[in-house]
Amino acid sequence: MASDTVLIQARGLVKRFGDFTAVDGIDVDVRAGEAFGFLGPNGAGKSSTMRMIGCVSPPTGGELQIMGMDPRRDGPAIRARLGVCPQSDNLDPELTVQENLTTYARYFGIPRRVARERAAELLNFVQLAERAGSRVEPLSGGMKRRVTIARALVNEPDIVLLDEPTTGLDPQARHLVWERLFRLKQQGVTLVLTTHYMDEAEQLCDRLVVMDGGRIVAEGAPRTLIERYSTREVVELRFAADNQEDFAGKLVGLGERIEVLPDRVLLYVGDGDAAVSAVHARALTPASVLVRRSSLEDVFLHLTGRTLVD
Ligand SMILES: Nc1ncnc2c1ncn2[C@@H]1O[C@H](COP(=O)(O)OP(=O)(O)OP(=O)(O)O)[C@@H](O)[C@H]1O
Repeated sequence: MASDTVLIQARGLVKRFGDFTAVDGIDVDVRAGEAFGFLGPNGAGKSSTMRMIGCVSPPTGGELQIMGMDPRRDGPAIRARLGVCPQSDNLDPELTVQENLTTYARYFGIPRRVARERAAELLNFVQLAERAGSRVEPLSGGMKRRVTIARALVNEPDIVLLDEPTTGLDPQARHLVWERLFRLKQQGVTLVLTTHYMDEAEQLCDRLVVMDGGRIVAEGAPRTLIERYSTREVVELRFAADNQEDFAGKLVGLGERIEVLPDRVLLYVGDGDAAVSAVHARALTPASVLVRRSSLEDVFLHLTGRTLVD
């Protein structure tokens, strides 16, 4: 359960690389016990933000406080209380699964016996107990990701940072990782994650920010954002033609908003079935019709004019 205690506070946070501004003055509050998401397309500045929070990349400007400490001054003390799951797995391929955890535990000064016990518990938690003695190298991508998550928990962190925890995994592996993250959240661990999977963000995150071009373009609970920036339902229409734009013109007046994508037209409405009847009443014959609930993808499209999935 989220409390009012703010664990991460950023004000006007900036990250520049030379002349290029990757993070352009963002304000963020992450509260204890919540799952907080940074959402956005590639290059939005999510990883750069995470790396500043993880105290591996110093802010260029603005204020950042983590558990009341300043990353510029208190990096080691902050890192001791963080668990980090970076975008690409950086496990030691030469070591076994268990050794990856126990070796990592040594950086935190955790006694050997405690480290072994904890490694066993955590491998159980990520459902890899039977692979404890295997070398990391032959494991599947999903298994490696779960080992990385287990390793991030070895120091019993107050905050776990996960940069794209499910990117590159097949749907089943993704589901397994996501399900474990739900468990962690239920245990009261504060999760901060980046993703461009809108469905996952919608289910897991208590609150999130949508980033684009280094800025925050919206902030709130997933449902609130959807209610604020979209309609209840969306009708997706595909027309058998190269140019969907021609058809979009014929839909004017049928919805609150129309978005034209290269391969389909989205009609934003309160009642999808009624809108489909109205489309047919105009003697339009789309090749396919899909009625669905609005999602964060629609919020993103509305705010940025672009889809999130490349
Ligand atoms: N070390 C660096 N030097 C120069 N430019 C960088 C560096 N790191 C990131 N950038 C640039 O900053 C921008 C934001 O990158 P960042 O990795 O934070 O985005 P992101 O939202 O995490 O996207 P992705 O999902 O691709 O990681 C990008 O244009 C990237 O090329």
